[in-house]
Amino acid sequence: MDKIKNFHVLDHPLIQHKLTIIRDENCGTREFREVVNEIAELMVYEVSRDMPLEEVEIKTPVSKTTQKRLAGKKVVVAPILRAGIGMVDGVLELIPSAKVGHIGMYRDEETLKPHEYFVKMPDQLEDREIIVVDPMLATGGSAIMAVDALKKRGAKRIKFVCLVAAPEGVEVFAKAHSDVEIYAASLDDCLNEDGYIVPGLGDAGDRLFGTK
Ligand SMILES: O=P(O)(O)OC[C@H]1O[C@H](OP(=O)(O)OP(=O)(O)O)[C@H](O)[C@@H]1O
Ligand SMILES: O=c1cc[nH]c(=O)[nH]1
Ligand SMILES: [Mg+2]
Repeated sequence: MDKIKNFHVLDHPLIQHKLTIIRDENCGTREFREVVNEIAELMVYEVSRDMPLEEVEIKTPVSKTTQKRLAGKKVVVAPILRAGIGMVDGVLELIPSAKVGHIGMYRDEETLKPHEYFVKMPDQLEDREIIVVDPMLATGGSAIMAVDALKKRGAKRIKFVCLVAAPEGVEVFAKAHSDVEIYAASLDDCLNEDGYIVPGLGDAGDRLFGTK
């Protein structure tokens, strides 16, 4: 895949190590949930590098001073249901004051086309930094539709964080929303004939919630 300006792979050794744990088909639901959140936490450390700060007056034991703190209430973490929910606690671990908005979407198993079934976001989206989370970026259809839904509601600053991305999905998503920075823990090989990422980690939603 040619270099895409708004696509970034976060391949810190800890992230690679943890991704290997959840890729293993023998990783059970409990460990899968735990490690998905741990990876999300490690990723958000990097993704929040340019998050907005605000000035605050405080007093140290020595003197008054003006210092900076994260404008945390401006941040929204927006999971794409269901699987995105698995990453929310990891993000909130580092940005506890972030708001949470939900985007309900499922992919038709036959056509692979996404369907929106629920959107509930905080108000004043135009002033907020939105981090959309979903472990899987496969054909890119769900990610594109999720960002469409956010922009329709006024969102201007959006980042997308996933664990595993397929080149096919990255290309169409990055082109459809060139203003959205996309972060993945891994760029995998391809999609198979059923639309699953190879080698991937299987169906993230089912593995998180034990539904298969
Ligand atoms: O890039 P795409 O081809 O659109 O596929 C990726 C989407 O598929 C999965 O969700 P799924 O539809 O399985 O819903 P679930 O999270 O409820 O299991 C995954 O969590 C993404 O949202
Ligand atoms: O590999 C894939 C593709 C879409 N959704 C998943 O959960 N896994
Ligand atoms: Mg699923």
